[in-house]
Amino acid sequence: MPPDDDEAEDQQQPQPKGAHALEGLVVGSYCHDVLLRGGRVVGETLGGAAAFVSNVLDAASPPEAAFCVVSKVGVDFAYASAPAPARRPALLCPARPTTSFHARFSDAAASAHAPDRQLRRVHACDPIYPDDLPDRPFAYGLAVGVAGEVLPETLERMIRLCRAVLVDAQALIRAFDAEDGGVRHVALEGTPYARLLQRVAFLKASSEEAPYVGVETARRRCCVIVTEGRDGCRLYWDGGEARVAPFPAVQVDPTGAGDSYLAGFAAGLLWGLSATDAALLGNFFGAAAVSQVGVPTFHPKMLQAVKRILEDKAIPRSSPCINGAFFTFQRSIMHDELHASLEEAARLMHDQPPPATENGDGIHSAQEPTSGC
Ligand SMILES: Nc1ncnc2c1ncn2[C@@H]1O[C@H](COP(=O)(O)OP(=O)(O)OP(=O)(O)O)[C@@H](O)[C@H]1O
Ligand SMILES: O[C@H]1[C@H](O)[C@@H](O)[C@H](O)[C@@H](O)[C@H]1O
Repeated sequence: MPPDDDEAEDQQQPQPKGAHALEGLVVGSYCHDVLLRGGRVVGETLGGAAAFVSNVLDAASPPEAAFCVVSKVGVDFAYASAPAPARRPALLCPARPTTSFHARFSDAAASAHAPDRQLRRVHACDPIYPDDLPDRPFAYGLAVGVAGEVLPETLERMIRLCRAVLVDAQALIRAFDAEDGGVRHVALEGTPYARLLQRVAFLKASSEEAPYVGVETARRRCCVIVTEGRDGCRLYWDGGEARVAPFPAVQVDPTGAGDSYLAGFAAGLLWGLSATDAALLGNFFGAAAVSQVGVPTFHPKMLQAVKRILEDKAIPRSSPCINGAFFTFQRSIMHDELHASLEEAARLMHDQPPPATENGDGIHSAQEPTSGC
């Protein structure tokens, strides 16, 4: 879609030369997630944004859009032998354990915006340093740390390497209790990341994180997306905002909804959708994530249907949405139709049992991960 001079919502992005047309750089670690309910372990799953994001980018990106993951794990990493989404190798840190979280769920029914779990970081692998990133340009970057591993200088390097950077606020505003690893949030404005916001394209926060991001200030620097659980999401940019409707889901595990949302959203941009239309794809994959424990498996028929819809609805990908200078934020005239078609596709998820995989159903035997991207 050509940039429209009259639209205040369009925004300039840095443009390193020579980036592969649609190659992405995902920065954030894999982790081990232990799910607890009533003091009992009810699941041990592959986690970390690297896993959830890879899963959705693999599933939903246009065929020509490659991506590379920079993630760190210890020798104890339990999923190295698993198929996608852990098949992208991580950098091995022999001296550190793999990052791990305990997620404690309450039995009480949570409201759409209430915290649905208490998170504790049990182990933390090494941070990801600027030198860990490949020294080449990328069309887009996703800064998706879960345990403080994306350092300010690493985000700055991503901004230099990538034409457009999308950031998950959880990578920037999490603080960890020195004694028990309990996760709390700090105000973004007081962090070294704040000065980088104006060079970021999209910042995604959950409704729990939004007060710490300061939406009204942040939206003047970049487009802010607030995800609202089963209520879908809202986009705020300088001069406009939009609400994007959710997709129905029976939630069994909320873990990874935000990661899956962000990857779906990025895939939507790659297909040439406006930000508000791309948010539909975010909501779609967020809903899919909460419907399964751990990293979700997508039914091939559902994915085929989604790709067909995107091929049909997306504008030609030579458009400068993610790989050029401008983003278009407004919903398109086919927004409601796109929602209806995706809702139809979502039903195929339940058409027949999804194929068996090793994902998300327990910790697998440890194998040594290899080098990075
Ligand atoms: N129960 C649900 N029903 C339908 N869609 C959901 C549900 N929960 C989440 N989603 C989708 O996933 C998106 C992200 O969810 P949410 O706002 O809970 O993120 P989050 O708190 O960052 O998730 P997490 O930290 O667990 O990864 C929502 O915007 C919505 O599109
Ligand atoms: O695996 C999950 C997931 O990546 C979530 O997005 C993050 O909030 C959790 O910390 C992590 O344990």
